[in-house]
Amino acid sequence: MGSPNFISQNGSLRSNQTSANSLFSLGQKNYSNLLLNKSNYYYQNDEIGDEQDELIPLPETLLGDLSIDSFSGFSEVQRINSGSPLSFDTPRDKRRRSIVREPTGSRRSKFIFILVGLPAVGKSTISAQLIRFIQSNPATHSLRCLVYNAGKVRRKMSFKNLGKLSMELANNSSDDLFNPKNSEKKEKYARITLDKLLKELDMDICDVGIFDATNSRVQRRQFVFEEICAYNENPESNFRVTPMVLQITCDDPNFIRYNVHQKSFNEDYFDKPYEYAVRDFARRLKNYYSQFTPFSCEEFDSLVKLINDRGLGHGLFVYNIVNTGLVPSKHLNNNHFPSNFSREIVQMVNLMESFVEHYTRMFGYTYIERVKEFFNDEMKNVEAKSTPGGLNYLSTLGSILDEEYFGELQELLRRNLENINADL
Ligand SMILES: Nc1ncnc2c1ncn2[C@@H]1O[C@H](COP(=O)(O)OP(=O)(O)OP(=O)(O)O)[C@@H](O)[C@H]1O
Ligand SMILES: O=P(O)(O)OC[C@H]1O[C@](O)(CO)[C@@H](O)[C@@H]1O
Repeated sequence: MGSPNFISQNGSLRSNQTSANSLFSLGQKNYSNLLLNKSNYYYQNDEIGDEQDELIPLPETLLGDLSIDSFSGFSEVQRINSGSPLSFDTPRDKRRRSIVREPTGSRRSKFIFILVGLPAVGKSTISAQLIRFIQSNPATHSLRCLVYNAGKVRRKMSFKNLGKLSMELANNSSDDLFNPKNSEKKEKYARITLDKLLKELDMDICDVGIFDATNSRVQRRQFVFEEICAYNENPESNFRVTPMVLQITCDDPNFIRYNVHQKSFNEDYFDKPYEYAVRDFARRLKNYYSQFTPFSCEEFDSLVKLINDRGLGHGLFVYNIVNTGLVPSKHLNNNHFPSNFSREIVQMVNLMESFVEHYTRMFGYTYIERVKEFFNDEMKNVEAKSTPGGLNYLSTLGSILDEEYFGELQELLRRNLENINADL
């Protein structure tokens, strides 16, 4: 087999992006932690991968500085909810706390994180890291955080039981859940997931619910915000939910190749051959690129208007992590504070600003190292013509996710955005 075409003559990794190329010049260290036996890998890792269990110490300097007083923009903080179930300063208690209903305006705060991002950009991984960050911080350590993953709901509800759970092969476009023609099926799983999240939040099972789905279309996000507004409007609701959008972007081809490689071992593909899995995921990505609309400032403004028009008085906060935090995205973050914002909201905003600002230092570099190691090790295997298990990952990745493929993705995205703009 020839060299994968993203490896140039001098051995550095080529990419049609420039921003992160330097990251991928082949380094000195070479040790692969990748298990090559697919079934072992499946049983030892869940969808989130191994990130969840790996305890990278968070830098001390980043912790403990999230008090209200350190939040310079807001000296006149209105403290409501003194006995909040969020318990920002009481020991963690996983038991259900008693619910005391209060007038709508002074209901206790809870948070929903709405993730936005194409498949395999790191949403589930970053959710797990965010939870660790929240729970490592003295001000927020007692918050009970849960991830509600639409992919897991889909798998539970749609897989054929063949001894183990197994994804059906999509033989034509009508079988393919990710084909835009079949979007209604996917919407159903998302609705069930969001419904569970809102119910459990209201039952005080968690304080922070992370809605882990691509939420890649404006219509979907409108639906999610409608549901949150309806929850906040409902006099029967026990809490007031503050929505926070966390948009994850990854457009570096080598990050994408690595992430797709990792995805090829997840629950969707554990019983499928490697090449099949990569091809299938590549097709899934094309389907998503043809419908994806990033969360924009205009969307933020229209949601704030919706909140204000309905007299809801809850906030909206938007954060971005681009290419594992390597691309500064501060200017993309956006805050809309409600007229009566609680101490909990200020602390969460403070914490999120810290999380996105220091993301690369806390988590991103470890990931970058891992990506480099993967390519280094695989390059060595290609050169030594010794590929463990007979699999040559690089040539498979390089031939399917080649430069032409990335060009097509960009074109699909461009055309979709053009159509959307034309419709406006
Ligand atoms: N920031 C990151 N830190 C560490 N690993 C990452 C990161 N981003 C992506 N990865 C790697 O990429 C793989 C895919 O990431 P992940 O499953 O989190 O993506 P996702 O956006 O949730 O995907 P999907 O939408 O398909 O569920 C992970 O298994 C992990 O190995
Ligand atoms: O319905 P959405 O927003 O596309 O998100 C859910 C889907 O995203 C994915 O995570 C994409 O890989 C699937 O596992 C899941 O079915």
